Parts: sequence; structure tokens; C-alpha cells
Amino acid sequence: MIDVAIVGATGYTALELARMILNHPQARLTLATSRQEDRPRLDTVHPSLARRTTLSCEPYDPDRVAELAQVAFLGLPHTASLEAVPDLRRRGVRVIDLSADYRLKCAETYHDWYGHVHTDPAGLAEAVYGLPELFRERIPTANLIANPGCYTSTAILALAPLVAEDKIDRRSIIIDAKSGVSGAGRTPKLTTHFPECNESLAAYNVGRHRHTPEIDQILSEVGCSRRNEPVEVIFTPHLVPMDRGILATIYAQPLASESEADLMDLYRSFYRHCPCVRVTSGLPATKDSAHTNWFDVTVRIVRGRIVVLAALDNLIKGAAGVAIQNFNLMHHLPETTGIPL
Ligand SMILES: NC(=O)C1=CN([C@@H]2O[C@H](COP(=O)(O)OP(=O)(O)OC[C@H]3O[C@@H](n4cnc5c(N)ncnc54)[C@H](OP(=O)(O)O)[C@@H]3O)[C@@H](O)[C@H]2O)C=CC1
Ligand SMILES: CC(=O)N[C@@H](CCC(=O)OP(=O)(O)O)C(=O)O
Repeated sequence: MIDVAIVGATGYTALELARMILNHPQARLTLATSRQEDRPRLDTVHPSLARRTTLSCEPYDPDRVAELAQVAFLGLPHTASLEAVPDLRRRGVRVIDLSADYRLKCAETYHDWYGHVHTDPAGLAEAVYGLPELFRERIPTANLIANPGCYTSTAILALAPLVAEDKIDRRSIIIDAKSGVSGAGRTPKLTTHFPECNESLAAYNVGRHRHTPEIDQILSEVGCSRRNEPVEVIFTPHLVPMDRGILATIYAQPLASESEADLMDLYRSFYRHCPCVRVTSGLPATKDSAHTNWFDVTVRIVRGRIVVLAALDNLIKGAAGVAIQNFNLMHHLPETTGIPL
């Protein structure tokens, strides 16, 4: 058995992690941490875990994590992970960080988009971007996984076949994405307060959402074997009054005339070894992948332009599920062990 800790165990992604770890045949949840001083039981914080665990949350202490766990999942907000990761790495704990702190390879870009100085350049250099569909071979030896963001996973997986095969103009990409409210986490905020977001659909952070450089970075890397021209996307996120799920509708200009059938074949071939990707003939809907680790994608040609439609569950394939995929690969286990499909 592999002993694991969840740091930041009272949040939404932590609940999904706990569910999967408690079902996992090779993992044992030995520690859950929270800043809450009354050390709440995990099944009090997350009542759906009743009769599944007797753990209580403890204050975060890196020595305690190293004593009890070989792997730590961090369900912390960005900047909080940046403080925890170096201490855990020094103690030999392998880390799967769900925050954005180790995703951008360039510390200046992190500063520009997150407004915070990156204080761990060594960790940044070491971190492996944990998207198994694209970087599977890098994950088994990684000691620090930068788990992707939820919008970013959706957009990157939706576009990777087209960029890798150099099918589209890299500056023509427009990503219109919509997320359920759990994407903003459990920590209360005005924008996710029920009367603020219910019965309403709104865009936010237009032109300045911090997932933009992450999408650009990874897609530029995916396409670099064909051409060195960087990918530059227009990404517009929207908040939708539903609990969970992301739907992205993506538009791009093809470099040559393409047929829908050929593009569908390209997607099927590109993802043929990926157990969590479904290339669907119908249009994806968030309900079809809710509570699962599926990434659903399809492609259309409309008036000569390419339209890709993709959906996933932001808390599972967009966060905790891909984290368990990474955990499995780090331990040479079948990629989908313990994961809902
Ligand atoms: N929600 C989503 O769909 C996705 C989230 N992510 C990322 O995963 C991480 C966790 O997200 P999520 O579970 O939604 O967030 P939540 O807000 O639900 O949970 C975060 C947890 O971290 C703890 N926490 C909050 N602030 C601090 C702090 N300053 N220092 C230490 N601990 C803190 C809190 O626990 P306590 O108060 O008990 O200490 C809280 O329960 C974030 O970085 C998020 O951006 C990534 C992909 C998708
Ligand atoms: C609806 C909503 O608010 N979503 C979050 C994205 C969640 C996510 O993936 O965030 P990380 O990059 O921090 O992991 C946002 O727009 O910031």
C-alpha cells in the first residue's frame, strides 16, 4: 500500500480525492490537514464520507506529512502550495499539486499573471505538467506533479491533435468555455454566492484569465516538433449556474481544406491509447461526463472553419481524477485504477 496525505482536505477537490483514495486498492489515506483549529473529522466536513473514514483533520506540519505519507496531494489555493512544496520536497515526499503554482515554466510569466513572485525556481524546473494524455512518459519518475487546471485541460486536450499535426493557424484559436460554480472552490466568494450567480450567465476575466498562458505554453510545446511559432489563444471563461462541469466551444482557422471525417479520424488516432478520452460522434454535454474522469470531444467543420466541442467534470478529470491518473503512473499502476469512468 502507498500511504497518502491530503493537504487542504476540507475543499471540493479534496473531497473527490478522498473518495477515490478510499476506493483505491493500492492507496491508504493516512493524513488529512486543515487550518481549522477544532480538528474536525473528515466525515463531518464532508458528510458523504460517513462510514468511509474515521480520520480527523490535523494542522499542516511537513514533518507529520513526511512521517505518515509517501505522497501528498495538495488541494490548496495557489501561493499556499508555493509555501508547502519546498518543505515537502526537502523531506522526500512526492507531491501532486492541484494548484497553479508549478504549471508555468517561466517565473516572470507566473508573476505577470498571478501577481506573486515565484519563490521556488528549483521546484519549477523540476515540476512535470501532469496531463497524462500528452506527457505520460514523464510522469513515472516525477517527484513533483503540476496538476493542470480545469479549463486548461479542456482546451488543451480539445486542441492538441490539431496543433500537434499542424492543422490550424496558431493565432486563430478562440476558446469559449463555461464552467459550473464548483470550479471556483468551496471557499465562499461574492461572485459564487447563490443570488449573485443563480439564473445568470456571465463572462469574467475577459482577456486576462490566468489559464491563458498555461494553454499557450502547453499547446506551443505540443506543436513545437512541427513549427516554432507559439500558440496564442483568445480564451473567454463564463460562470454557469450549475454545480459542476465545463463545456468548451473552440473555433480555429484550418491551414488547408479539411474534411470532418478526416479530423474525427485524427482525434481517434491521437487518443487511441488514452483510456479517459472519448471521441464522440454526438455533441458532448456536461451531464455525460459528470462525476467521471471522461474527457469528451468532437469536431465539426462549419463554413470552412473548425469547431471543436469538449466537456469534462472540472472536479474529476479537471482536478482530482487526473491527479489519481498521475498517482497511478508514478507507481506503475494501470492508469485508471480507482478512477470513476
Ligand atoms: N475547483 C476546481 O474545479 C478546480 C480547482 N483546482 C485547484 O485546486 C486547488 C483546490 O481547489 P478547491 O478544492 O476547489 O478549493 P477549495 O476552496 O474548495 O479548498 C481549498 C482548501 O485549502 C485550504 N486553504 C484555503 N486557503 C488556504 C491558505 N491560505 N493556506 C492553507 N490552506 C488554505 C482550505 O482549507 P481550510 O480552510 O480547512 O484550511 C480549503 O478547504 C486550487 O488551487 C484550485 O485552483 C484545479 C482544477 C479544478
Ligand atoms: C469557475 C471558476 O472560478 N473557475 C476557476 C478555475 C478553476 C481552476 O482550474 O483553477 P486553478 O487554475 O487554480 O487550478 C477560475 O476561473 O479561476
